[in-house]
Amino acid sequence: MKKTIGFIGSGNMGGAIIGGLVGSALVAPNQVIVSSQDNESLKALKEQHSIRIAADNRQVAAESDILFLAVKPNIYNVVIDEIKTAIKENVVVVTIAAGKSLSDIEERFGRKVKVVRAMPNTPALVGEGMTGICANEVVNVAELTDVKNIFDSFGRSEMVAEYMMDAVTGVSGSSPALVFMFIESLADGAVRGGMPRQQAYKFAAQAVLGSAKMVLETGKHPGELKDMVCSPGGTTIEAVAELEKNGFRSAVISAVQTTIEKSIAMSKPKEN
Ligand SMILES: NC(=O)C1=CN([C@@H]2O[C@H](COP(=O)(O)OP(=O)(O)OC[C@H]3O[C@@H](n4cnc5c(N)ncnc54)[C@H](O)[C@@H]3O)[C@@H](O)[C@H]2O)C=CC1
Ligand SMILES: O=C(O)[C@@H]1CCC=N1
Repeated sequence: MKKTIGFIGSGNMGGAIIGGLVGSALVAPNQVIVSSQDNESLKALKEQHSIRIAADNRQVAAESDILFLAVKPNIYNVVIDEIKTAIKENVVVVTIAAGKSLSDIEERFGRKVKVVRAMPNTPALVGEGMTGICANEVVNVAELTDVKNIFDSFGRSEMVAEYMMDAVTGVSGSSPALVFMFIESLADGAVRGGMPRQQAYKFAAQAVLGSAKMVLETGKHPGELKDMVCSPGGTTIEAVAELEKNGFRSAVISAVQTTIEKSIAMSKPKEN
């Protein structure tokens, strides 16, 4: 891809996308330009990936063909106000913020800019991201393909209708935090059984990785895969019964529901 890819914001998600993108070799490091308020993270990204650091947000806006807004949702209005007179005529703006709609972004720019709304996740950093994507009607197929290729370069992505973006936030944007809690809990269980902690994280994480791959690669229902582990009268069914007693699935469904509700609440107009 010949385009310049800009990032405003170099935190957890901006940094993960930059790391994944440069690691994929879809673009050369000098095609990536970044600005942020955090000089330490900028310095670290430059050292690690040889990307370019801009003097300010307006320089990134002026040079980018595809411009990622990777700041917190409550900073969006300030940043858009700052850059709206600096962007290229045909720039594709990519918003990754929870609860920011395509129309929120268009309205703040004050004109029908090309906007792609995406909800990625931090596993982008290790090439295993999952991203839901939608776009407004002025983004053409070639532009959308370029943006999708960026997200595909560090994992998988799927086009979704915009109304599904809150559910995407729950099931993949936020869910790595829940999975990390699950891995931590599995490891705590193993530590309780006498295993050294670092070794326990390795066993727990590999079990989760392998289980996820089985879902993706066998196409089997997760319940069927669960049944394959549960020997009659064996160890696993004891753990299944314990989790059911403690409302495990209900707790997870409610947790995802709360992220969806929060994402919807964040979409309500607020001034800042
Ligand atoms: N962290 C995650 O797992 C995910 C985050 N997101 C979205 O990504 C966006 C960023 O989130 P995080 O990376 O987690 O936040 P973060 O707090 O780690 O990073 C925010 C970045 O914005 C920079 N910044 C703050 N004010 C600025 C300004 N005025 N101009 C330029 N840069 C400025 C900060 O220096 C920092 O580099 C949010 O909108 C969030 O909803 C989406 C999916 C997953
Ligand atoms: O917690 C958040 O608001 C962001 C969006 C999805 C993951 N992190």
